[in-house]
Amino acid sequence: MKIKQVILRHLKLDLLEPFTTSFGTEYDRDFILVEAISDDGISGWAESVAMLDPLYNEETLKTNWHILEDYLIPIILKNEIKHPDEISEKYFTHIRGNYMAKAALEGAVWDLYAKKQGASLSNVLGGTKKKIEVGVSIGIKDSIDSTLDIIEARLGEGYKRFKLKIKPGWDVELIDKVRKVYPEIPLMADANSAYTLKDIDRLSALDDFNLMMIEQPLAYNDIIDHADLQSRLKTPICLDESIHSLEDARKAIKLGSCKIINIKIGRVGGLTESKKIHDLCLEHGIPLWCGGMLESGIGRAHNIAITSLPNFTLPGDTAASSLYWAEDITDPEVTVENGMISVPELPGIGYEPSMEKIKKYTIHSQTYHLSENVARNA
Ligand SMILES: O=C(O)CCC(=O)C1=CC=C[C@@H](O)[C@@H]1C(=O)O
Ligand SMILES: [Mg+2]
Repeated sequence: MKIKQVILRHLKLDLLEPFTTSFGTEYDRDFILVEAISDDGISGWAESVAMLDPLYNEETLKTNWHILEDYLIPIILKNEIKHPDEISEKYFTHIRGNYMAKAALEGAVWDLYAKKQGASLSNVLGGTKKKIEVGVSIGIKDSIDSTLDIIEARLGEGYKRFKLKIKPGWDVELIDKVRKVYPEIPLMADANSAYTLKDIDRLSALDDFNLMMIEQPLAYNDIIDHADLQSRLKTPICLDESIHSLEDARKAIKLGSCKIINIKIGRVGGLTESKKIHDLCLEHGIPLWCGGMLESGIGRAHNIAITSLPNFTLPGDTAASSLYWAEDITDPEVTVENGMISVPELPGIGYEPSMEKIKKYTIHSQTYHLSENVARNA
């Protein structure tokens, strides 16, 4: 597969509702949309999930643009790609970190590869499900009543699990009140690293609410203290920010740092690495689900495809586009029927980019061809 052109577009979408976590509030979403075009004119699409500011991890939209422009795109333009696996296994191995930048370009090539095979992205990844169960992620709100209202609305729409963002002071009372109203619903909490082992009493108090899991309670780069904490809690710990690779997952499983892993394609460097983590976790009885990064329909399409693999046994964050955006940039938008999404069977990601909407929300774009100086960089 020869890629003749890559187009990077900086898009900005306004969130319908501010999204607050323990580390900040997002009011809109700036992201890089990647289009990889083959020499026979087929386009593959993906998006970078890096945020404007280095709050979730160390990557940002600007660092991603630099790494894509100066390192990753020249490599892809210069080489004949026989299979997308080669990208993370051969072509990007000498570039350290920058997982979200790598995943954004690798994902576009995976979409292109699937289209050229005439197969869905789910199919070429080894997906087995025709429908996936999805949950919803609810940010920190101004009152517990607001949270209860959102849960009631999403329950009515059939969502299969409820993730509440927590932080010290917005945790035990919140979960207690939600459990009093909804004693049985599948409920989990995501702390985004807001606690330390000094908060053991507060975290132990969460242990009595029959939560599905507590996600990333401790430091974003820790697996040691998480192992200590997991040994003291009956509630499964789920790791998100701490897992950047197959190696991280192997070590976390070996140490007993978690009993569940949230896979985010961007955080682990792409679909090939996601598949490898999936297979390792299947082997060790560690269930997976697919986390969200406030993606547009393009990123959601990739999340749907990876979630169709068999060990994604827990509902993820891939809720309907209409919960996030006044309008999404794909046709159709991602819709959820009774908490389920049908896995597209069309070639590639199965959601058509809307060029009219992409143009409407594009702030800046740059097209990259193989030129003399690009070849030198690769
Ligand atoms: O996309 C969704 O609905 C989930 C959003 C979400 O929970 C997150 C988005 C971005 C970074 C984090 O704050 C957080 C997460 O930890 O998953
Ligand atoms: Mg998380």
